[in-house]
Amino acid sequence: MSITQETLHLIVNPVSGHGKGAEFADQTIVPILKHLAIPHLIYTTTSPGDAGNIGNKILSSQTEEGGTLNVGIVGGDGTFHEFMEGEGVSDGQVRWNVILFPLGTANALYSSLFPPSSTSSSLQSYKSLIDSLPPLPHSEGTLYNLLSLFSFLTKTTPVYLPITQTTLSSPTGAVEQLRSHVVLSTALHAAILEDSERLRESHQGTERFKIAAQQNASKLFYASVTLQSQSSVEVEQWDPRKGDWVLPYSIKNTSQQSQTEFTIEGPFSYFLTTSTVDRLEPQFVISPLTSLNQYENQGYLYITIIRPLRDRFISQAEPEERKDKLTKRAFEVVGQAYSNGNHVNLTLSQEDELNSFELENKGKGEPVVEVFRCDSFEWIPSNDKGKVEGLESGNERLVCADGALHTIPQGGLAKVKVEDKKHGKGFYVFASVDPHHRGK
Ligand SMILES: Nc1ncnc2c1ncn2[C@@H]1O[C@H](COP(=O)(O)OP(=O)(O)OP(=O)(O)O)[C@@H](O)[C@H]1O
Repeated sequence: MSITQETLHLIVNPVSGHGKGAEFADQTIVPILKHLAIPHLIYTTTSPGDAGNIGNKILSSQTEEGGTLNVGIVGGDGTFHEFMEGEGVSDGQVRWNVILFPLGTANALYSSLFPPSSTSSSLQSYKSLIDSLPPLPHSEGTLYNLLSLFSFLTKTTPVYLPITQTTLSSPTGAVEQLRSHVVLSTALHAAILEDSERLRESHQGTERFKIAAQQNASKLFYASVTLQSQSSVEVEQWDPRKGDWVLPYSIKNTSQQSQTEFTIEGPFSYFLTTSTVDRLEPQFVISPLTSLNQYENQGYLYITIIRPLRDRFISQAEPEERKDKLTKRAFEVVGQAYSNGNHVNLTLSQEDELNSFELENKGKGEPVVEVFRCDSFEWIPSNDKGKVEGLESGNERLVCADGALHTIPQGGLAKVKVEDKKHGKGFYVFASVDPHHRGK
């Protein structure tokens, strides 16, 4: 078959998720493409990293220099990540129009673009298209997996996917460049990932994540963070009481701030940033304000922070009680991400005669979770760790980029930014008409 601009290149990972990618491509996707006479080619990944090689191959097959390539990813977030890491795939020469098929495990990007709660209404809007297709296994699960394809078939404008770029530096210069399309984290999130890998052999299933969370929830991570704005976007903080983005208001322990640079002193418990997703799993909405419809600018980094010493439940506790109290609080707060991201609405109690320090929902106090957006920041691990009696410190040099762990060199830092948007080039994904845009 000759390759044209219309050819849909399907990259199929046969082992992701429950290993059903190849079957799904054969039995569900291909019959639809054939029925609609859409030219397509199928590439099956044969090893870790192969999606990137396939991306290169597709790139070198393009007929028009600097054109648009249509690619379908049948797999999970890891498959997309490896595709994106292919030599040349990310360097902005072409525009990739991406159709996602969520055949992975977490499917963070897909479930952010198509929140499971809106499946029925999305399917309703594609009813006439679905009725025109060959007989499919019309279960809601199958149809849910086809929503990005339906978006492509109905010629919906795909949304730009801002990629996060991270540079790890030592005191003498840059040592490692990372690209992530889902998440970049440090502190608790990275520590859980590291420990859960260690526990993989001894503990099956999701049990190891729970154990790793228990092991790290009471740790403090010492660093300072400088939030910056390098392009036209401003550094802003979400105020759940106003339901709006405002100038940063909860950073108090720092000296002079300019409008374009704000320094946040740790210690931190939780620190996670994303430019694309509102959730890491279908129900774990950790960054509910993430919005993808940035028509004007290149996108934001949305940053979710917990600094436990802002919370008097922790800071005023007796040293011997602090560990248990911080663990309890961390689970209480982060657990609210499962309630449609309600953790960002929790506020610290202001006056508390009983000293119970219960959290309130959109109360008068400051939010316990600080949410910022900007276009770049630096995470600078502190060498001179302050000590808080009763609380251990974790490895503040550990960084997680889309699930892979990296270490900032001693004395170094991580510089994180949204990749520059090259006009009309880069990654565009077929999403629902209005993907998560709650945060305006
Ligand atoms: N033929 C293959 N054999 C073994 N591993 C493969 C093969 N093809 C791809 N892989 C590896 O499979 C891994 C898992 O894929 P992926 O991350 O898409 O699925 P997942 O982990 O189930 O889902 P998610 O990332 O959404 O949680 C990839 O990171 C890739 O390295």
